Amino acid sequence: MTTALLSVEGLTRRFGGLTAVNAITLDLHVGEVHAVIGTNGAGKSTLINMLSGEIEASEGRIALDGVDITRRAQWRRARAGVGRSYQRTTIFPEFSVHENCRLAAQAATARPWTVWQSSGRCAASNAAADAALEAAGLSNEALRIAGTLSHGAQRQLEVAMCLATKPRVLLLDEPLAGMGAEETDRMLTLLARLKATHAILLVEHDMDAVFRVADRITVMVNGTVIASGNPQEIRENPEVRTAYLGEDH
Ligand SMILES: Nc1ncnc2c1ncn2[C@@H]1O[C@H](COP(=O)(O)OP(=O)(O)OP(=O)(O)O)[C@@H](O)[C@H]1O
Repeated sequence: MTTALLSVEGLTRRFGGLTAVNAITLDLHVGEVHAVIGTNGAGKSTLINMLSGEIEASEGRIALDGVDITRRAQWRRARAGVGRSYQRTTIFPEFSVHENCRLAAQAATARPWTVWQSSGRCAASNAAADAALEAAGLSNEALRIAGTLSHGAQRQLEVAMCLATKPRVLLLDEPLAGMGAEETDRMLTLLARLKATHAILLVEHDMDAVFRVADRITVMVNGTVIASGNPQEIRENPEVRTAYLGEDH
């Protein structure tokens, strides 16, 4: 087993009297898709928001490459290699596919814009956008206006925008939401390819897809992890079957 790239220990988040995430411990490794599943309100988005730095943890520790990043601001984590996508599409629909990626790349650099240089000529951001589109399989759509892409391709573009920031960790919040079978297949192929060079956390409701693509699955119920293991172990876990998969075993 490789050393974990992102390591989470006892991570907890309280909202007033509600413990949305309760002492979660998990590791993300390059080469693995680690899916987090759970019913609505289980705490999956809160977990991702703490990892990306959008909200603060109440307790616990997050380490990237062994370095404690628990109290680091979101932009500093992003620069250190923690990238994320959102449940809702966050693209600029009136800009081209390439422009969306270039803007994402620029936002992640130390000096996104300089007053004397057109941002469009920022060579590094253009190169990052090209590479991200290539990795996400969208090179042929580079000049298309983003809002005219199919829903599935827009979700692919979001992953590309995330890749343009050159992350090592990908935190993906329901990237398959609203997708048809063909679009889902395409996204799963993409994730399977990206995991060779990234550590991926996948929050997803589509169970068929999760069991197809995940190397490890963590199951949350009411903020707490009730099981973690490979897909086979999770499928056979009686507590998971009762609490989550809806079977009375
Ligand atoms: N900002 C907030 N203030 C108060 N409570 C919150 C806040 N954000 C989330 N919660 C609560 O924390 C719990 C976990 O919510 P969260 O959105 O993380 O669940 P989830 O597993 O992502 O759900 P879903 O699958 O529906 O997206 C829920 O009870 C939710 O109402």
